[in-house]
Amino acid sequence: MSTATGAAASNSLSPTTSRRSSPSSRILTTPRGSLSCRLLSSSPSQSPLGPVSAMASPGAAGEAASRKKLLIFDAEKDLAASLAEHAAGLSEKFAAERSAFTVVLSGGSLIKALRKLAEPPYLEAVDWSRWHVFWADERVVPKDHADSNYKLAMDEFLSKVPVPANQVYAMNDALSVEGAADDYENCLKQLIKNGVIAVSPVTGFPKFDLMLLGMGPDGHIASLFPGHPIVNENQKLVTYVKDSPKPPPERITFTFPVINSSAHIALMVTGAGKAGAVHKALSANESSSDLLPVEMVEPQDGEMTWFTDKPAMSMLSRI
Ligand SMILES: O=C(O)[C@H](O)[C@@H](O)[C@H](O)[C@H](O)COP(=O)(O)O
Repeated sequence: MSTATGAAASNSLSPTTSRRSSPSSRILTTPRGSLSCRLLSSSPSQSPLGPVSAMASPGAAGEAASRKKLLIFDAEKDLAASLAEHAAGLSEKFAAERSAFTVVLSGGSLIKALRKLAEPPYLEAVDWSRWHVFWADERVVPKDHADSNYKLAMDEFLSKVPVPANQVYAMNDALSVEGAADDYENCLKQLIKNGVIAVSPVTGFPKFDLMLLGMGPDGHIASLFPGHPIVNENQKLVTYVKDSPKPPPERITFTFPVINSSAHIALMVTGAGKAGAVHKALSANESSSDLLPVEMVEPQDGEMTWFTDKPAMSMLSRI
């Protein structure tokens, strides 16, 4: 994996890695393939950078496992450090490859977990001028409203890093929910034409470089809630709900074809409140007829990493 700094790169794969007490690593079999799984100690001397990089190498688990990885952290600060390294490495890779790095944010605790990107060494090392920032979902409220995902991200992250203001693509909060979804979809289409957003040759949908998602206790991701018909939307890029089970009720959201066309999906799931949904998503005695939204996250042209903790994994006996 590319990294933002030379120091981080040499740390991640240097012989010092093998001197650490080695985190356990295994393959989990899930209803829809395998997951590379690694338990990461929160010991201060044990950076998660090494294990994350090591997992980037294809192994005996084959293609399914190389597309999905599961990281389990003891401490939130280690998860945040690993998430920052992951994002910074991808930023460097995509800025070099295509002169742009398209990053999709969500709401919730994910935003706080991004805080280390606004600290040294990333604050200086990341080429923020290449970042283009989007939202996987947004509550249809004014941008300065306490419920706004834009406000959360601005207050906690974006105001602390020098992403150019005209490369932060917020929902138009002057429109109705239908209008805001159409407007955001048109914004994406324009940026595809400009070459800022890539297109997946596999799916024909926009291919964001990094899709950062959280998950609710009910297994929802973005504003795609269990049992809601929009989880089956397969034409539009952006759709809306007016009856979200979690307030506020009006939201716009990326659709599954967009989410699943991402080059990299980072799914952050922490806390005991998520254990039931995680168990359903990752345990093997599963029927495919009533999938939770989180189970419908299936990268078609990229890879996915779960950033989790032990409480979230606590109902899985085989970890
Ligand atoms: O729009 C929303 O209601 C939230 O953004 C929501 O989708 C959130 O991302 C998840 O519930 C995970 O949140 P936590 O990580 O804070 O639990």
